[in-house]
Amino acid sequence: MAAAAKAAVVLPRPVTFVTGNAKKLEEVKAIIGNSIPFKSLKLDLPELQGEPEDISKEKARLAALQVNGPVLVEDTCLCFNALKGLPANGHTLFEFMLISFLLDFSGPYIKWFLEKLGHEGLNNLLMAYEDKSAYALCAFSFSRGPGAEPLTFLGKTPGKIVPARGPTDFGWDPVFQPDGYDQTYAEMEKEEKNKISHRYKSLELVKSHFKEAGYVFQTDDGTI
Ligand SMILES: O=c1nc[nH]c2c1ncn2[C@H]1C[C@H](O)[C@@H](COP(=O)(O)OP(=O)(O)OP(=O)(O)O)O1
Ligand SMILES: [Mg+2]
Repeated sequence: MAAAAKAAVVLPRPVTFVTGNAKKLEEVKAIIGNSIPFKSLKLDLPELQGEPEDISKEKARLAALQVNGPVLVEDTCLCFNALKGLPANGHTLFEFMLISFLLDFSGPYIKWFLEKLGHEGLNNLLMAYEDKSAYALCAFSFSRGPGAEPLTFLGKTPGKIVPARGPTDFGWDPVFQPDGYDQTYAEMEKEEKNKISHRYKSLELVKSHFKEAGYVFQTDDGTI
C-alpha cells in the first residue's frame, strides 16, 4: 500500500494583504509577482506598540478577523544603532527621557518620528553621534484565518542615515543608504531596491514558507 500523502492545508483563495500604505503595496506586488495568489485591502489597523514582531503578529490577528480569511500584513521599522548603546550621563533630564524613549521605541515609532520631525529631523537625532548606522526591518505576518496563530518572517537590511537624497514619495527612503551602495533607497531604481530591501528579504521567507507548507487555495465554488 502506498504511504498516505501528507494532507494539504486548504485555504480559501486568495490571501489578502492588508495595508493602508500604497507604496508598500506597489513593492509587495512587484516582489510577490504571482508566486502567491493575493489581493489587497486598504485598512488602517490599530497598531499596539512594542517589539516589531509583536506589532506585526497583532496586526495579522486583527486583519484575519476583519477579512475572515487568510491574511498577510507587515510592519516596518527603521532603527538607529547609536541610540542603543548610549550612556545616560552627560545629558539633560529631557534628553535622558527622550533617549530612553528612543532606546525602546525608535524602530516601531519611526512613522510618528518621520511625521513630526521630517528627514532633517531624523538626521538631527543622530547629530551628536559618529555612528550613523541603522537598519531597516520588515516583519511580515501570515495568518491562515481568524483564531490561527500568525507566523512572522523578519527581513533586515543594514545601512546608514544620510541627509535626504532622491525622490520623497516613500517615507524615509531618501535618508536610508544601504551598506555597499552609494545611493539612498530613494535614488535607487525600484527593481534594485526590491532586490536588496528589508521587504524583499522578509517576503523571500514568506514565499519559502508557502512553498514548504504546500497550501492549496480553493475558490468559493470549491475549485482549486
Ligand atoms: O520601504 C520603506 N521605505 C521608506 N519608508 C517606509 C518603508 N516602509 C515603510 N515605510 C514608512 C511608512 C511608515 O511611515 C513607517 C512604517 O510604519 P508601518 O506601520 O509599517 O506602515 P504604514 O502605517 O504606512 O502602513 P500599514 O497600513 O501597512 O501599517 O515607515
Ligand atoms: Mg501602520
